[in-house]
Amino acid sequence: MELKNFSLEGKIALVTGASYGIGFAIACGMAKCGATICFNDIKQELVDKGIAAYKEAGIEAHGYVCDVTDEDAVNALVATIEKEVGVIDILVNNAGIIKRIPMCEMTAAQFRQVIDVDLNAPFIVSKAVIPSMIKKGHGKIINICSMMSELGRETVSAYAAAKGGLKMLTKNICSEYGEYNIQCNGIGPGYIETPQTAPLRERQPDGSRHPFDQFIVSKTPAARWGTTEDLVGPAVFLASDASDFVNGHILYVDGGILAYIGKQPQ
Ligand SMILES: NC(=O)C1=CN([C@@H]2O[C@H](COP(=O)(O)OP(=O)(O)OC[C@H]3O[C@@H](n4cnc5c(N)ncnc54)[C@H](O)[C@@H]3O)[C@@H](O)[C@H]2O)C=CC1
Ligand SMILES: O=C(O)C(=O)C[C@H](O)C(=O)CO
Repeated sequence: MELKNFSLEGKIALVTGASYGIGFAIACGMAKCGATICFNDIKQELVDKGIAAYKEAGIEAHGYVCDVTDEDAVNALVATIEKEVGVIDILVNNAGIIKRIPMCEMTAAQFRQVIDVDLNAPFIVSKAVIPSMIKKGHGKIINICSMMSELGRETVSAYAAAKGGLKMLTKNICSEYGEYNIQCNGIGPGYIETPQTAPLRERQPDGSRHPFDQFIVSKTPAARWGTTEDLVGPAVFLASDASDFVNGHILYVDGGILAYIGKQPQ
């Protein structure tokens, strides 16, 4: 028996919203395993910063400005990548936003904006890459889900609705396109240190830790926040031939939060 390989040599990956944060770390990990990296972000300034950061890491990434909620722009992006770089083998739907607003104070427009970036966009980008994956005979789609694909909490109704929906979109892409050798899986990161979660870790005026920061550490059996590096191995696995029979699965990389009932009061 031959061990299926974790190498991404010869593969072309598109990671959305990957100038920094989780997307950047995943893209760097994939590049180290041999993949050619394409990424997009919403502004030229971010793309330029991203290209410089990849360069510093020794990676020649192809960066593009594209808003993932704009279907015409996404279709043009995928056509450009196919022409300039080649057919995309691996798509990581990473771009995302959060709005922390109590539900009854949130406007419908704010709710829609979150759904648009976190749920509609993965549909739009996946739809744009799947036809060429079918022609090529294989493809990997990784959707960056969340703890909020399973759990709710105060103030994140739109985000939880979107990430719960993304979990089901993942299972549905697997159901519709598995027969074409396309695997669509999700990664559900726990609480990870990135700009998105920075407000939850801000020091208090007296220098003490943010109560949410302490709450997360107490809820996580690993007793720490995750780092973007924690997500790299799982992403490489789901992008590689080693996961060819893994489909429609959400891999939670959460230090054990979902397994844990929480510390009993002392
Ligand atoms: N940080 C965390 O604890 C967790 C994050 N996630 C998810 O992981 C993904 C990445 O998160 P982070 O790196 O923490 O976020 P971040 O806020 O640090 O980075 C998000 C990236 O997406 C880009 N982006 C936002 N809207 C876009 C649009 N319309 N078009 C193109 N690019 C756009 C941003 O410019 C940025 O580069 C998101 O989907 C997030 O919901 C999931 C679970 C935990
Ligand atoms: O609860 C919040 O506030 C968050 O920022 C949620 C995290 O980004 C997340 O997705 C945890 O999985």
